[in-house]
Amino acid sequence: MSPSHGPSPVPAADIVVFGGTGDLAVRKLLPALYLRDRDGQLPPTTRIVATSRAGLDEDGYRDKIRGDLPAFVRPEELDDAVLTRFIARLTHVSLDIADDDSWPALARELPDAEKVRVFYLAIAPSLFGTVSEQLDRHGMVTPQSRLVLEKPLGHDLASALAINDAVGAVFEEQQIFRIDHYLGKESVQNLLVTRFANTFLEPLWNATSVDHVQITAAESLGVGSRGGYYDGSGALRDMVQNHLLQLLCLVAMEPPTYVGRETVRDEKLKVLQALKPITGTDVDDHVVAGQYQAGLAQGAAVASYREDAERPGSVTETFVAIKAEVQNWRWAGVPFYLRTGKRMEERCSEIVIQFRSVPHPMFPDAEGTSEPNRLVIQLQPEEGMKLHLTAKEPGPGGIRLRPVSLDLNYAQTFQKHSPEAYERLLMDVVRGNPTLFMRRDEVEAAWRWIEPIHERWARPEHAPRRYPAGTSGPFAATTLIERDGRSWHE
Ligand SMILES: NC(=O)C1=CN([C@@H]2O[C@H](COP(=O)(O)OP(=O)(O)OC[C@H]3O[C@@H](n4cnc5c(N)ncnc54)[C@H](OP(=O)(O)O)[C@@H]3O)[C@@H](O)[C@H]2O)C=CC1
Ligand SMILES: O=C1O[C@H](COP(=O)(O)O)[C@@H](O)[C@H](O)[C@H]1O
Repeated sequence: MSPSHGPSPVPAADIVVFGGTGDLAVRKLLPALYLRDRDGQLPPTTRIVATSRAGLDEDGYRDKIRGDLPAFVRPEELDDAVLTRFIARLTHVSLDIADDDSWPALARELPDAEKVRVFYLAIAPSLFGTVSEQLDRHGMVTPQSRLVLEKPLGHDLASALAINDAVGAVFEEQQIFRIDHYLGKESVQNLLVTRFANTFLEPLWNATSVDHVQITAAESLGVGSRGGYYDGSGALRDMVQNHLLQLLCLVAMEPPTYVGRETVRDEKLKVLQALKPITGTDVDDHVVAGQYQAGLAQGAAVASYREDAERPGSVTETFVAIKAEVQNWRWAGVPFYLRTGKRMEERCSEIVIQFRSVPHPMFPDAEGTSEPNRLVIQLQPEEGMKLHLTAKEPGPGGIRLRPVSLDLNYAQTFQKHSPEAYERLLMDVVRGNPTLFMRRDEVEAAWRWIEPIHERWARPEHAPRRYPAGTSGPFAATTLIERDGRSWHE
């Protein structure tokens, strides 16, 4: 496929949301679709068919969403006329995925076989295979159909393979869209633009100039009401296997011939395949697991993970720090430090490219020191980019070296809010553009790398290290990086 020029228009579609009454649909998917409608991106004949076992009729579901949706968009984004137009697109089919008899009602809602069909599975991954089979059995899969799979895609390599086989038996790979919502974040896409639409970074983007890379996704919240899911998952599966490894891939990948649907995914796969396996006792040296204890978060007392999740003896990790290595020419010897955790002192997601120190002190008589340059790509809570430099403090006396930064704040520079990740990703699904979605081989490669860490942690003596809520994680994570003579960017 050759490079295209500008995004293609969004065609009319029937968007079927399995799990249409669930948290994800109500909090993220429907608000994202509403916002796209508000911007005029949904053609008049686009319809949204929600399914769940709740015995709701069309009016009941419309009333529910009319009541729920305003809480999940900004007040200034609410427009009564648009909301009325959007609500009129909705319908609900009561459907028990396991019950063969309830499927014909869904088929009746999809009379136009030529229209784009999106089947969005906002349900547990254990149901993905059954849904695909039933859609096939009831004749709903057309060449214009796309299947969207939410994470987690399984809980290990074997279950991911089984899911991929089951959905792959019905849908072509190009029809399957595996969501990683981090890829829909504006600042993540801007990472690609910064790397590949500018010339100044590429000559420096390698082991000759880069000392190390840090990727952090810290959350101030705990597990909330998701303890049931989270306790079987943990931070390694929930955040590292997908979001953090995807960010690592975007930082480390080679420039593709152009940024296109398969070219980027081909390059990301090569990075995943070049990750040095962390196995056996190396896991103890390269990976730190933590679990939050009761503590103070933003000044308020908060419970421990075990209390939040109602799992008194749980050894599930809510924090992970990893020292990873990409074994290729570009990155040989450059550590990639990854870190994610819940109930950390603040919400902050960022990528830090730490460049090497100057090779020789050029200002022996100066006050202050020359700090190594650092590029910080901020994903959350603010989106932006900072380039840290050393500058001369103005003054007639001797030379004073001072750290300064060149700041780009997206909201201020572009005078507008970035769209939510799901807005972008949902429109890409309808357009049929898979560039920002994970391909089967990527997901499987990521599980292959993660699995030996879980194997090591399966030993009875393994337990995550405790850290008080509202802190930066267990002390061992600090040691992990400090023993290399480096420190976490705070
Ligand atoms: N919530 C989030 O922020 C995120 C969620 N995800 C993933 O998305 C998926 C959904 O999550 P979430 O919305 O939080 O889950 P919820 O439990 O809130 O919702 C699940 C939905 O699935 C429906 N459902 C469950 N079982 C069946 C069935 N047998 N037949 C038909 N419908 C069924 C439920 O309706 P009913 O019970 O009435 O049938 C409900 O609408 C999960 O895999 C989750 O891991 C991924 C990223 C973020
Ligand atoms: O996928 C997930 O991501 C969220 C964090 O997303 P963010 O966009 O707020 O950074 C995390 O809370 C959740 O546990 C995980 O499943």
